[in-house]
Amino acid sequence: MGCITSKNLVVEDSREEDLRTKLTSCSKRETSEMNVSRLSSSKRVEGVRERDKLFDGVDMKASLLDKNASGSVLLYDYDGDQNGKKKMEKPELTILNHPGLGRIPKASEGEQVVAGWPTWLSSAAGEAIEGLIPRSANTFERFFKIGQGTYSSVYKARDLTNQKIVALKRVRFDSLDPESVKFMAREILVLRRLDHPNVIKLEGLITSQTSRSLYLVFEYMEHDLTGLSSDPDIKFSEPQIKCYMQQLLSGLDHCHSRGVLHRDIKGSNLLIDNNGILKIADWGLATFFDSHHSVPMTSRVVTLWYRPPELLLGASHYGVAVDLWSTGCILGELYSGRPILPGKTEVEQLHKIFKLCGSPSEDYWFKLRLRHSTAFRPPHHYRRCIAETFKECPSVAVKLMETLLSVEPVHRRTAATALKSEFFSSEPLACDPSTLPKYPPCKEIDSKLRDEAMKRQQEDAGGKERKVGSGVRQEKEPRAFVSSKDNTKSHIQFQQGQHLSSSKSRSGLLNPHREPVSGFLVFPHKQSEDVKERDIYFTRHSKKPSFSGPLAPGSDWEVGERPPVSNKVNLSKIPGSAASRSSLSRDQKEKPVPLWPQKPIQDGHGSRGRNIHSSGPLLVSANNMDEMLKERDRKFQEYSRRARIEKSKGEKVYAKQ
Ligand SMILES: Nc1ncnc2c1ncn2[C@@H]1O[C@H](COP(=O)(O)OP(=O)(O)OP(=O)(O)O)[C@@H](O)[C@H]1O
Repeated sequence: MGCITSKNLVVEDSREEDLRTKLTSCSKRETSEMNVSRLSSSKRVEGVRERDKLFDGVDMKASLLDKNASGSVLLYDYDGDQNGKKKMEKPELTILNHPGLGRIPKASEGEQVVAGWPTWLSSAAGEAIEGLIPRSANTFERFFKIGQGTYSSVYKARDLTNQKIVALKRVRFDSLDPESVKFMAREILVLRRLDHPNVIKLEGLITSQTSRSLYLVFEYMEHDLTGLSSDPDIKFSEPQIKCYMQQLLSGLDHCHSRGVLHRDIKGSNLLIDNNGILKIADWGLATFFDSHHSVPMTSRVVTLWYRPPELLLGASHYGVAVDLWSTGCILGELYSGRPILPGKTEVEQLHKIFKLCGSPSEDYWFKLRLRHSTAFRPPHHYRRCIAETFKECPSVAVKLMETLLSVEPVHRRTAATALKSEFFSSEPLACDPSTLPKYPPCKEIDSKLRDEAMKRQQEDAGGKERKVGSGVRQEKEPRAFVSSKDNTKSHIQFQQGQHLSSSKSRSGLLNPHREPVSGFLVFPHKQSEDVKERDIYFTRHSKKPSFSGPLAPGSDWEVGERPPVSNKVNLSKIPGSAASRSSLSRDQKEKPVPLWPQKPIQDGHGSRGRNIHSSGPLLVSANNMDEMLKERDRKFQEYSRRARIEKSKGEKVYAKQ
């Protein structure tokens, strides 16, 4: 973080050593104006000790050191009022590494257990729950499943204390493995750090001393951007696109200014409520970052279609630019009605990027300094063709796209500069969210359930339908496309949404995964559930790694495309677009580029079949998260080495594309 330059400061780290180094490097004049303390009265004694250690040798008038709920150390201005401190409204942010997400002192651990937290949580990730009281499951009435993520199941529910409709996210982790618990708890820490109208709000946590599961309570959001934009009946207006983009960038600006990278910006993580308010959700891959990029991070993040080139090339020092790239992809998607860079493998993804954004300069490869990155250089030069590809879009939108989709990360600038761009200041202006149309439910899961309903209808029609002939059958056949929700799965959606009218049939259909959950009203207690969930978790994760995107050539990920949206940009111009392939069968679809080794590799976590190039953190046991991520990067380098061996073979295929 460098030296403290202002008394208005939040130091995003609780590690004493770092703090001491930073703080003692400040001039006495600066630090003497600071007041340092800890808020929590229960830890006052410890706070004094910590303060003394931190400010040893620094001449301070009075000090107030506050450690907030998420483990940050906050420095307050002393204004001599009766409380002796005043939190700065907009503290100047200086970011250090993230607090260790580790153990808290034994005494506090005990306090947390008394407060109702299970020991596996307070001992592995006490900082994440500091200052909170767990909610009891029986104060919620759980309805049905509304979302399914890689690491979670999400349910609609009612908070019986205030009758508010909420979303309960049951996070999947292994409560017996502290690393797994820490990994899960990072989402809680991040969410507690953020407070913005365009960031989903964590309203509470549900668990109990005896429980092995954890639910995150969120405000309920009716839609997601993928669901809306993939609905052929919905066409976004220019002011509407601006409105969503403005909200997305405002939310991002907030999280970046608080030292957080989201690292999985995509349409299905942008939730929208019935008032048109967009909120960035799914902070499971988010991390605290160092503004000087000095702390290495994993490059195995961001869903493939939204992943910037530097991450595809294995960069481990990166910053806000990764989220801005994904935002550029979203902007293109809002205009074109489909993902603009739908690669099936990392190699193909890079290729699509270079075809649209141009080959990087010599300087780029030099600056990247990644030993194996040259293996990914396109064999011939590509001209940048964003303007040409999106020529039907307003020029101000293209201009912003050009910035956000810069191959050079630094040229993407920041969310704050994007918000000041001509895109937002030129007519037509962004509309007010409240003026946006109210949509029927059209989340990804709604489309899945519509499919199931249709399938059942077809099955019921059975022989009769078959007799009618292929023409009728084809009309009913759903059109396949891949949702950007989760590139690891393909799913099918009707081209024409068929909304279920009867609430009875709807709830039945909307809850095909209804599982009993201990403690919740309506559902009886079932002891074996956690065990079952753990088994599912282990079965899943021992056979197949968790993905944040599809990576492995030769993996079992299948790709389809969204149906073409005729009233939007000329999609045939978009590199890699498959406007004409919206209803292709599996066999007709492009095969992944076989640049990578095809054989399964034993990677120390058991055989994972062909899915060796996993993306996103694995929930495996390791000494700590960093080690785990480093190990993954090491493996990636090993794969790169193998890739080079196969290079001659791969280059031929690459050149053919
Ligand atoms: N607050 C909410 N209100 C309504 N629906 C929600 C809410 N939060 C999540 N969902 C739904 O649940 C789905 C899964 O949630 P989320 O993306 O947070 O889980 P995840 O396991 O982290 O997913 P991923 O596989 O993308 O990492 C979302 O795509 C969304 O449709």
